[in-house]
Amino acid sequence: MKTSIATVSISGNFEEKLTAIQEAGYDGLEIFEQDFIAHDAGPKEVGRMVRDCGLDILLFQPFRDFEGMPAPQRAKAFDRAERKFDLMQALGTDLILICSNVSPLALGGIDRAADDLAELGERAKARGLRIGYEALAWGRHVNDHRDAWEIVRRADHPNVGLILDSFHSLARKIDSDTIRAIPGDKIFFVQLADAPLIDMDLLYWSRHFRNMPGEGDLPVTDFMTAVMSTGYTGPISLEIFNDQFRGGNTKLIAEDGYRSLIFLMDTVQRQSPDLAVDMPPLPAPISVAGTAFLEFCSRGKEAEALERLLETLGFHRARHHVSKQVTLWKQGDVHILVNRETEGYAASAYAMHGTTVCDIGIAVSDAGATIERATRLGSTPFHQPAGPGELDIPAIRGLGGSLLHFIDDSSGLADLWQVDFKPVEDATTAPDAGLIAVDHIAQTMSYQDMLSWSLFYTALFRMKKATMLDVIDPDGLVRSQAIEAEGNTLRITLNGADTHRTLAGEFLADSFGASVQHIAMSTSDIFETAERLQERQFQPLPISTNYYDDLAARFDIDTALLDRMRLANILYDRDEGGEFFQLYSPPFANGMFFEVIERRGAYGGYGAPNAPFRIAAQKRFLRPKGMPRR
Ligand SMILES: O=C(O)c1ccc(O)c(O)c1
Ligand SMILES: [Mg+2]
Repeated sequence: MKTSIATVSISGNFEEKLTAIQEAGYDGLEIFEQDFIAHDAGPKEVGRMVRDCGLDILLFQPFRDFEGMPAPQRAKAFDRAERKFDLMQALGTDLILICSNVSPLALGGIDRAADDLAELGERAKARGLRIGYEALAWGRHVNDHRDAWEIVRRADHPNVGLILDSFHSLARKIDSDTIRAIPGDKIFFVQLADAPLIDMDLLYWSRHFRNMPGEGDLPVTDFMTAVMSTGYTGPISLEIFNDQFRGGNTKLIAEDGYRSLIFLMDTVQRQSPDLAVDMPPLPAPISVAGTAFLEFCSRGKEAEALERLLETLGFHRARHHVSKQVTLWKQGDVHILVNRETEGYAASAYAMHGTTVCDIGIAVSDAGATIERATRLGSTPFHQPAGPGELDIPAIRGLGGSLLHFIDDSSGLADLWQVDFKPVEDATTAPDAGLIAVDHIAQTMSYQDMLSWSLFYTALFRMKKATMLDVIDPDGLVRSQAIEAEGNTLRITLNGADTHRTLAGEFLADSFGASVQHIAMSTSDIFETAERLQERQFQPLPISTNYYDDLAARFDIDTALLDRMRLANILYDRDEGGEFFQLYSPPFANGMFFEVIERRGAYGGYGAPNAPFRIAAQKRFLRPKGMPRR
């Protein structure tokens, strides 16, 4: 199975695109004509450049407004096609995409179109070339792959085939099962794109909002499964018109695309084992057992302040690393490491971001399989030499340079705290505050990077996206996307910031792109926990009285309960499943914070309706009255 991407899908000049496509691992590419025209080397040289990168030009596109033209435009269209055939031969590619005619001059008529394609097919054949016909969703007379197929069928020429594009078919909600009746060898090429469900003009939607399979809401897996059922063995190619990608990081977008293709074909194969997908199998999506640890890199006064905050939150200093300046703080199932090393990965993360979460340990069913799946999906394994007798825990670099370690039971890695850590003499013994486990981890990123991260998690793990929510910061919008593992063993909220002025954006700027901004931990009784926190001089984030007055109006809440919430600065939410209580620590370091939550019943959210009030409170805390806003 050949993987491919259209040059239009990524940003940069031709060389930059080519390098990114090569490095991401694709087999070939589609040359989008504009990219070629804008480039300053001739077709022979471009062909050589591509082949020198070990890539094939699998398609040249698009050729517009060809079929069904009246005279004299018809003859002109054939002349134009011959010029493009010259170009293709110089480039060294044999397939051109002809998209359905959008011209007001187009006459329509299935047989007329079929005759035109047959005649062009004959001319292509004379040069050893092939033509593929694609129905644009907004084509004047042909805008459905079923009609395009009927035209190709009637053209009945070996050098004329069909090109399918998931966007055009799925945007029009055409049942993918209609593809199953097409012979696989008459499908010359398959283009793939997903898109978020937005109700808008098809052309505008297609040209600006396409994204990688798995990043949007269209049933691309069903589409691809139907394609594979025909016996299709040609390339699968991404054709993504997206404003954000056009201006995004070329390398990252190319990598996302590759990941999306492998993930898609793996899903197709898993759902339909009988289909012949020509791709070495990869380990199944990984089951997550939970968050094994969160590691902060820190130093000096900041490290002391962090540890003091952990103490007030009810953590106790439990163990020290056998050879490194790393302390384990523990409460319930929550393991937090404070790393003060001056060399190695944590030290460089500290140099880059200041006090930050530099490493996340994820408990998985099989750590080795996790690394293998991640690698196949395009991630890079990370390795830092372990000390003598220490465990060598498998890790990869997550996005943004952060680390993910994978811990499993089978390989003895679960003994980490026993093998790599020893008990401390100054262990604190005060009672804890009732925190049980990590409920969720909130990662902040630039809005542009959100799709990359959600694809990363959903491709590697058995994790699913929840609906995207808008969080209103007084100084801008932050978009929030939760990614949840089966059984909620791991929940990650991705928060995408557009401007530096939001709390999330400020954190990104101040920490130079750190990712984890807050950690939410669960308790089974938040009021009891709040009392214990108070005994430990924990300072909850103060919430405005107005908030509680509004709560009383919005929900039917017992006055005594409301008073307890007000006193303890606890926020409240409710959904069909149950109730939700939350309180926050004040911000520390570059704007990180902790959250304590109690879920009652099957509440499934994260308290998003409270976010504007929580953010306003955090901003008040960071900038007391009279201090200028940045
Ligand atoms: O938007 C377009 O014009 C366009 C061109 C070529 C394609 O393959 C396509 O899917 C869309
Ligand atoms: Mg297309």
